Amino acid sequence: MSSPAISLSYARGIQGEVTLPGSKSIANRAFLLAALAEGSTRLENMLLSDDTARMREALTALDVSMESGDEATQILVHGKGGRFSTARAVELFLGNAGTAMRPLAAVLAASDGEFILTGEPRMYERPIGPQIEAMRQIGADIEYLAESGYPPLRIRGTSLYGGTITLDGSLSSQYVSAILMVLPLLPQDSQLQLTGEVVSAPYIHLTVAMMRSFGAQVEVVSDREYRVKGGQGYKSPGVYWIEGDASSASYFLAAAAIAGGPVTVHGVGSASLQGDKKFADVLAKMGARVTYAERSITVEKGDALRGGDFDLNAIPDAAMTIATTALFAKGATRIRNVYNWRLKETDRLHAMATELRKTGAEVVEDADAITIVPPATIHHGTIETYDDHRMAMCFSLLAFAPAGVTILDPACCKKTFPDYFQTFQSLLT
Ligand SMILES: O=C(O)C1=C[C@@H](OP(=O)(O)O)[C@@H](O)[C@H](O)C1
Ligand SMILES: C=C(OP(=O)(O)O)C(=O)O
Repeated sequence: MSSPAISLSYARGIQGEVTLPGSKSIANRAFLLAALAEGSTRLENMLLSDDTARMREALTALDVSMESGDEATQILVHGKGGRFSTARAVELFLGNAGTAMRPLAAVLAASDGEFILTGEPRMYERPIGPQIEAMRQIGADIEYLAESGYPPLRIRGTSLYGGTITLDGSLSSQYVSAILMVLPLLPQDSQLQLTGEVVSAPYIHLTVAMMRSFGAQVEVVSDREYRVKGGQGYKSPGVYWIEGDASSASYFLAAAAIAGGPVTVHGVGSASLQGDKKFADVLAKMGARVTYAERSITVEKGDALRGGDFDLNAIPDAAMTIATTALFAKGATRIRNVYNWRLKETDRLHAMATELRKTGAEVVEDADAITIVPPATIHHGTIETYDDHRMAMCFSLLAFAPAGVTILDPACCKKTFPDYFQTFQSLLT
């Protein structure tokens, strides 16, 4: 069922400070690595959202014990000290969380038991074939329960042998991250070789950094070759702090660039592991004034915003925010090399083009790119969100257009940021 629409009327400015909710990407990796580790880990600044709830429920069903601390965002995870093991078949519903489906498919293939991985209908349209093909090279027993190459999956856990794995990294970096995370659990050494143009590369670097924080060594031979020793397992770091979500930061930073600011986001900065911190560099190229500190970023309006031609393959999530920011810039903006937008919560290239046109913008949708020519005056639009949190959050920037905006089903942002609209509206002036 969809939530009531929200209408944002014209706001002249935005100003203030935002403490960001935890990063979805880091939170779900931290949950999984803590669950596999030897010892207990206190996760701090945990994101409480749909995607992390799906991972937490799955781990609980796998007999991982967890307790919330004094604050709901503190969770103590008692690690299993190795692979999961269940006597009965376990069915796990993973919603539309790519960061749960892909890593769990990898780790469960090396666990002991039988597992059925299900999700929302859209999850069954998001490919996982390249990951499964790669895992079959080392002995994984994984069956597609509906269409070949897509979830739902039946996994019969077994001892994977390690060795050389070849993986096509051109559709999703999540396949690479998922396979990397299972390798320290295998008895033998492994070598992962990537083929195709590797997309969303910073998420792979994030995975490697987090594996190291949980005590596993990974040798990065090149951007296409990784070596991992077998039999290492993971060790708890004791406490692990989850950075603020850099993709969630993008909406506030773009708003400041459009409407004045200054806005400071706390929880992400120059020291962050997340690639999406570089979103602010794109805003700077468009004319905004950006200041980085180690754990915060401040943006304010600089020169009038101007469009540009950007390859945003490395930051596909924050890239969506550039598409709506482009409506406020002078000249055209082209966002390139984002083919895999089509494989996410919705076909984002098509959804974005369709909804941007409602504002009067001239939009060209290519196979892997979008070009946006802003209208002289941005029209009011009633924006469909396609059950895609980022569609809802991106289009909130139209609060700075004189006619405002109406956003349908805004609650879909609970996938990663349940109180986004309250936070956003509290900063408007
Ligand atoms: O590994 C991750 O945490 C993610 C990787 C990216 O996906 P792709 O690698 O499929 O682009 C990103 O879009 C997603 O939101 C989170
Ligand atoms: C692509 C996204 O999600 P997922 O982790 O499900 O791939 C996203 O959050 O923009």
